[in-house]
Amino acid sequence: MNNEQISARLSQFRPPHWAQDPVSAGFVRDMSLEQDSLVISLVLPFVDYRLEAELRTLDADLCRLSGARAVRWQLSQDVATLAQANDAQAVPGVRNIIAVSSGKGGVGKSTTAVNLALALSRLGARVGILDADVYGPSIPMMLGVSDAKPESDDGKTMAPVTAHGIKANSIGFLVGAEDATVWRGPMASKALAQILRETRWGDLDYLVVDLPPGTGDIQITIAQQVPTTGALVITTPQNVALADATKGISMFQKVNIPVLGVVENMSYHLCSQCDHKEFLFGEGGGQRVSDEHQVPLLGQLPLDVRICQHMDNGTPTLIAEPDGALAQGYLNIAARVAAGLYFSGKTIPTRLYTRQV
Ligand SMILES: Nc1ncnc2c1ncn2[C@@H]1O[C@H](COP(=O)(O)OP(=O)(O)OP(=O)(O)O)[C@@H](O)[C@H]1O
Repeated sequence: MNNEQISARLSQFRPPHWAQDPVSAGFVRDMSLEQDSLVISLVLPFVDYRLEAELRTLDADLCRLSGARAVRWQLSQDVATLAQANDAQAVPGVRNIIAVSSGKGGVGKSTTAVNLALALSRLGARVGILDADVYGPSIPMMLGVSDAKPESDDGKTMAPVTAHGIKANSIGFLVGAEDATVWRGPMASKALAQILRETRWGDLDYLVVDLPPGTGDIQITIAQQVPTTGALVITTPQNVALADATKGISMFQKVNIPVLGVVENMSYHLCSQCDHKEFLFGEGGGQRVSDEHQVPLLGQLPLDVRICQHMDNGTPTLIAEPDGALAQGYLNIAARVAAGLYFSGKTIPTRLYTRQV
């Protein structure tokens, strides 16, 4: 078997959301011939979607080059810890923190944050979500655990609530959704920092933080108090929302938090009768904002009444229709976020960074 030829063929493989091929990125751990199979093991430092199906497109070439009759792909992942963007103290056990923001309320930020967290979990990551939206903590309701309470057995730390396989904590669990909305400024951000640090998250690959909507002081304070790795901006295609999304991108850039990209929510409506795509709020806005600020457009999600119903029922789309087209949209975004975080970041030693004290 000629390893060089196989490596050369493998290094021509690069999914569009990867910045490097698997050989030069160092993902290939082993290649060997076992009986008449070529066994290739890859260890990925982020989670991905449909990777095996994409790799299978190489099988015929690899068989020809190696003389094997089949290729056996052994794929595993060990999510890398990436340097955070600020000097906030690390959260024990937590490798990476993704802040989800929107310049404007009601654009579907929490819906996207919850489905993104569930998509990352479905792709094999250990995931948590922190509801930092003090103005309207909706995550307990969206995860179907409104009545849950994080337990504390030592009076100092609390166990997060587990729902649909992810760990969650929210100001809404602790004070009730109505009471949280009267919190303002320093009081809210102080309480959040406390919740972040007093929750026993355990080992997490990704913690998704759902920020309050807007681009004011409270968002900046929270983003800086949290050891954020990167941020996402959720927008709708309306001009007002896009103008606010621009403000959101600038806000993160000012405090040196990398913007992983923009997600356009409620981009279009797909007619359930005839499959006609209707751009209710205009077309191409998210792309324009991305181009202007040179950040990726990570995906476009349709306006679909099922998304709303799933959230209201406490069984988000990723759970209610795990294999449907809507879930695939979120899974694609999750893969882009995970790869984007990795390729734009700097890997640091996990054991040192996340050690539990
Ligand atoms: N793509 C979508 N299709 C249909 N309904 C949606 C979609 N995205 C969100 N929604 C619905 O829109 C409403 C607002 O969504 P959500 O609470 O996620 O917005 P938000 O931006 O987090 O709002 P807030 O300003 O409260 O933080 C919810 O009822 C949600 O179910």
